[in-house]
Order: sequence, then C-alpha cells, then structure tokens
Amino acid sequence: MQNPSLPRLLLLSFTLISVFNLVLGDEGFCSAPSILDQTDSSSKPLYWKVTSPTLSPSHLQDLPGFTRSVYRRDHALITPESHVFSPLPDWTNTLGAYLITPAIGSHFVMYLAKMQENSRSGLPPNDVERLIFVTQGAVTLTNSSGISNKLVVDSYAYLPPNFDHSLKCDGSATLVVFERRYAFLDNHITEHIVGSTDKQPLLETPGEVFELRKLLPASMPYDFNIHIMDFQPGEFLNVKELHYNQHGLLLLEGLGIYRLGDSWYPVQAGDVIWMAPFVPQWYAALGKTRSRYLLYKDVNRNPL
Ligand SMILES: NC(=O)N[C@H](N)C(=O)O
Ligand SMILES: [Mn+2]
Repeated sequence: MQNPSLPRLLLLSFTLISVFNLVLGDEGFCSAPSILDQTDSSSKPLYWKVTSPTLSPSHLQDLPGFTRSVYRRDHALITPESHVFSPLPDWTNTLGAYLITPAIGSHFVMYLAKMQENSRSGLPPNDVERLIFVTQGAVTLTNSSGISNKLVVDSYAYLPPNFDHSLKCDGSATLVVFERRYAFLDNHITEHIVGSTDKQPLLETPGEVFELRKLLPASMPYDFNIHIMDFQPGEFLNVKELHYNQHGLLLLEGLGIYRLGDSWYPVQAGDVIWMAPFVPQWYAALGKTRSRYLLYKDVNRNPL
C-alpha cells in the first residue's frame, strides 16, 4: 500500500479534530449547557424568568411526557410546562391558569392572569378579597371613585371584599392573583392598598438569614399576608418549618432546592408550590444570583 500523501493526512487529522470538537464542546465530554450559563440577566426586566422560564434542560426539552410537576396529598410543585390556560370567566381578553384552588385542599385560589391588549378584569365573587401582583407588563387599576393607578412590574394591589374595581391593560401584562373568601372578624374592615415591593421596609427575621418584606399590614383585619423573601446563594431556611398555615409560593428569581414532606425538588423562577397545613417545608438557595419568592400565608385568625 503506498504511503498516504501529506494532503490526505492533513485532511484526515482536520476531520478528526473537528469531530472531537463537535462531541466534546469546549467544556468537556457530553457537556449540557448549564442553567448557570444564562446570559447576564442584569440586562433583562425584573422577574423576566417568571414568564420565560427554562422549560426544561434543552436535552430533555423534547422528551415526551417529561415534567417536574408533582401533586401529593400535602404539597404540589406546578412547573410552567404544566400550565393550562383558558379564558377567565368575567374577564375580557385574558387567559388564566388556576394553579391552586380549594380542590387541592386550600382555602384560597392562586392563578396567573395573562392580560392581552384591550383586556379588562372581572370582579371576584361577593365577600371575596383579591390581591394582584404584576410580574410582567403594566395594568391600570381604577376604583369605584374613579381613582386610577398604573401598576408596573413589582407593584401590587389589595382589594377588600365587595370593593368595586377594574384592571385595564392596553398592551400585555401577567399578574399573579390570590383570592380568598374573607374571614370577617367582629367589625374589622380592610383597606384598598396599592404598593410596590421595593417600597416595603425590611422586617426583622430573628434566627433566619433571609430578607423579608410583607405587602399587607400585619394588623388584625387582614386574614392573610404576602411575604417577599430574598436568599443569597447558599443561604437557607434555619427552621425546618411545620405549621398550621398554608402557602401558595411563586419563585420570582433564582433557583434552589425545596424540601416538601420527604421529597426534595430542584426549583427555579416560574415554579409554583402549594404547601398544605403541617407539611414539613425547607428551602436552600443555589446558583449565582439571589432567590426571591412571593408567599401567600394565612394569618390573624384562630385555627379553630
Ligand atoms: N416556606 C416558607 O418560606 N415559610 C415562611 N418562612 C413562613 O411560613 O413564614
Ligand atoms: Mn412556612
């Protein structure tokens, strides 16, 4: 057999190198793109991952039937690839995905409302209070006396039971909405509230390292609150909580591990969690950026 010519050798070695490059990539063998390699998110709008989550690692994206969602007796993890939207009754041009309802065992509802152009909200049932929190876009809230407030990302509004109001959206907006049949107490009444997370003071968290803000007053008329909790990577809940209160959680930023009962779940921004009363619960923040989650918690009412 004659010696292979130099040009053939060069062609062969070039082919081999490019094949290895293709397989190895520059991070090593079979390297899957890491969620941590996300482009620098400082150029993105606040809470951008809530409405554009990493639906699943790219090498699992097209795996039929793959989901991280779980439903158990005392908890549920609802991840974005499981959302089922349908027109919200009484709302105009708005798609809703109910994520937590009394059918799961809760005394409240939690849903995502995707408002499209020229959309308008409907009212909740009588005696039902509502809290809306904007995670994308902007809406205009108008109350019965005609006063309007523009709510942008990170803003919220609390509407007392039987409080006439309407939300209008010209472009698009995504809201997370909590509604609950108000637990009337003596002659207490709640007030209409409009605010934004960044204007709420940090509260003491004795024995814990996370930063805590609350969106509603702690006073007796309010039968629930919304906690905004921030963890730096590596920080975790000190107390492995087990309490009579129930939770609806939306992870707004970051990623980590949520322990619920005897299960441990990797979670990321966009994930929603239902926690029934007494479910053991614990969180640890991972990754390169802070974790921030929004948490519904019933308060101020005797559990009997
Ligand atoms: N799972 C939680 O983050 N729970 C809150 N720390 C709470 O119950 O207040
Ligand atoms: Mn808790």
